[in-house]
Amino acid sequence: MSFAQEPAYRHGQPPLTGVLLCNLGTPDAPTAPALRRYLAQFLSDPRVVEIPRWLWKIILHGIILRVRPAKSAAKYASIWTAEGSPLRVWTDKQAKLLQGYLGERGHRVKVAAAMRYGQPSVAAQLDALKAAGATRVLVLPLYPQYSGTTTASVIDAVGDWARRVRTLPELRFVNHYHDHPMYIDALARRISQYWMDHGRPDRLLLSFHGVPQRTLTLGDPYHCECHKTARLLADRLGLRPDQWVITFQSRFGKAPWLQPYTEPTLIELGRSGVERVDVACPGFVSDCIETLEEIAMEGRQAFLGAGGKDFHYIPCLNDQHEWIAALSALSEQHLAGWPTRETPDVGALERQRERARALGATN
Ligand SMILES: C=CC1=C(C)c2cc3[nH]c(cc4nc(cc5[nH]c(cc1n2)c(C)c5CCC(=O)O)C(CCC(=O)O)=C4C)c(C)c3C=C
Ligand SMILES: [Fe+2]
Ligand SMILES: [Fe+2]
Repeated sequence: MSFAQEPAYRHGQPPLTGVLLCNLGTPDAPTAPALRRYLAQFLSDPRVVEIPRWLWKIILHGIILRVRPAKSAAKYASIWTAEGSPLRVWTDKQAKLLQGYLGERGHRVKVAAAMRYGQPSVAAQLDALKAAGATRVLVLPLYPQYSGTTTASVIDAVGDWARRVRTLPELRFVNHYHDHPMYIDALARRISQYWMDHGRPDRLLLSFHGVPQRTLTLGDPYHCECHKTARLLADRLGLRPDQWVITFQSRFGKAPWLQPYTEPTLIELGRSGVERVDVACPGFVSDCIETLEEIAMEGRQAFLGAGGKDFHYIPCLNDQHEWIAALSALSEQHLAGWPTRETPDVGALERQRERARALGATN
């Protein structure tokens, strides 16, 4: 080993800590071949589709990967930007901002953005953090609500990488932050700000990504965490129960998913004479195909087509200051105990000494 790879605190600095922000992933281009590659990786993950492998291989390769890529590519084309897929653009921006926020607070960290499926992969970004000298890594999935289908799958990807690495960094994982006060505050501010500019709706619909109903009975906490986020957010906004509703979107396949479903609810609201609906998606921290196409385009059509008069989609947290501050605070809480600052908190040591004395310690 060269001396250059030794911990930097030999030279008076604490070790470099990596922070890996990880989101779901996205295709490299809005084309059928790129979608086929992305969906093949995504939908082959046994965390995502939990049916016998032999049967799923037949369905996936025999039907889904023949039909879905072209259809999904057309949807992606409708939201693609000059800089690329919105999910990737926002995630990269969040990583850059978080680097600045943590740096400002005196932390010696390197923040990287990874995609669970597609590029840049979790393995490539962990290799890059290690090559940069990180001896500790905090893995922060960009899913506030824990689900085996998403959060646990990120942890699997880190485990797959770890299996082929000799000298591992120390690893920590953030499981969830669905009720973190700064996350809830950031959401509340996003929505109340929107209402200051555009007026208020008759109903606020909070749409979360769905998962199969079966995962709930198998013990996945996702459904409960979505409900807790929604309840805390509605409380924070001062809404009465009849002013908001929670729904689940993006059903995939024929099995029942978490209910109520988003689109049928929008249709029901339109038919029942509700004039204005605003939709926010608190489980998505970055705008992506699920929010920009499925909600802001398809959801709008469904509501207006059913007789609704006014539909507003409230954007995700994206690069909002309060959200990046929440990510920074959350990282700091999980980095606690790992020296990541140049200056130790001498005041805290003194306070501990006083406490020890008060408890009867003799020195
Ligand atoms: C926010 C949390 C998410 C959960 C939980 C989740 C579960 C889940 N998703 C699928 C199938 C698909 N999801 C797709 C896109 C997609 N999903 C999430 C997040 C969660 N998924 C995001 C952020 C995105 C957007 C990606 C982007 O590029 O913008 C897609 C691909 C799009 C399409 O072809 O419709 C599929 C397919 C399952 C099966 C599942 C749980 C079992
Ligand atoms: Fe999904
Ligand atoms: Fe979808």
